[in-house]
Amino acid sequence: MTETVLDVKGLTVDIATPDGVVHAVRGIDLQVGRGEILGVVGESGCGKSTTIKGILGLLGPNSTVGADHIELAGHGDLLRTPAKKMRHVRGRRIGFVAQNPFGSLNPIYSIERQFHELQKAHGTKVSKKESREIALGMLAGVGIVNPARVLDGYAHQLSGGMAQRVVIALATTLSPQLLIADEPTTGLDVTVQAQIMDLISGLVRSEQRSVLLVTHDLGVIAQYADRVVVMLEGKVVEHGSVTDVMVDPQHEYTQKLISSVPKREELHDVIG
Ligand SMILES: Nc1ncnc2c1ncn2[C@@H]1O[C@H](COP(=O)(O)OP(=O)(O)OP(=O)(O)O)[C@@H](O)[C@H]1O
Repeated sequence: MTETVLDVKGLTVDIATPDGVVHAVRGIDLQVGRGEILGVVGESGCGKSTTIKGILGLLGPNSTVGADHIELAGHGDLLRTPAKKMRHVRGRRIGFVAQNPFGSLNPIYSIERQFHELQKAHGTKVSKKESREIALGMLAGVGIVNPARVLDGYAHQLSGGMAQRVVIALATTLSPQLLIADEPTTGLDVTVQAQIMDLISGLVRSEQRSVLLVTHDLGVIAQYADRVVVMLEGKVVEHGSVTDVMVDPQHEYTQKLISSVPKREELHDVIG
């Protein structure tokens, strides 16, 4: 791997519930290198979302996050970063793309205002005019053909795919070195899914950004990720290059995951 952008060592998350403590994440390690996509795969409930929320400092007060470190290159240990500073890390250093784009967009602000508010929140001194110019460029960059019209509109006027493009544009406006994407294509049409993943991988290849991609879809991992981490019950059970893990899975759970893909031969087609 090239230079490490994110190095997570020994991450644990305990969640207090009325029925006792849930050990949602049980000591996981992962690294994301510059210019690569690290896929995190596993079945529902294995702790994927909790892992990334723990990294991003987005868990509620009933959760306890522990780790040896969550080191972000050029910044330091996220675990030891105060909550107020974490707000600046999110957006400026790490862009976050969630599963439901409409949950990320503000329904009552125009799209243009959301770009402007983002700049303001991070203390970037840009006029409304400059912010609009930047936003137009960002929207054009994510393949929106009529950016001015989208900027003047509201989230509810967008299709799911368009909304996710806008979220990706917002998430990358401040040039974060790392993008964390949690099931970014779930709920979108299959053709739109491919367009969104092409867009994300294009950002990685053309701009040397890094992506931590959470998905339950092995097909997406096979096609887009460079390396993969397989999670089961809050732990990493296997990790390696996508080719190695897909072609010669070592852990019984990974073998089961691969054999449950309906069109398994296509996995091998995409990884070559
Ligand atoms: N707020 C919470 N209260 C109680 N338990 C929780 C909470 N959040 C997560 N959990 C539990 O932690 C474990 C991991 O959940 P998590 O959502 O991280 O899994 P996931 O792999 O992202 O699943 P999915 O693919 O369905 O989103 C599960 O057992 C879940 O029930």
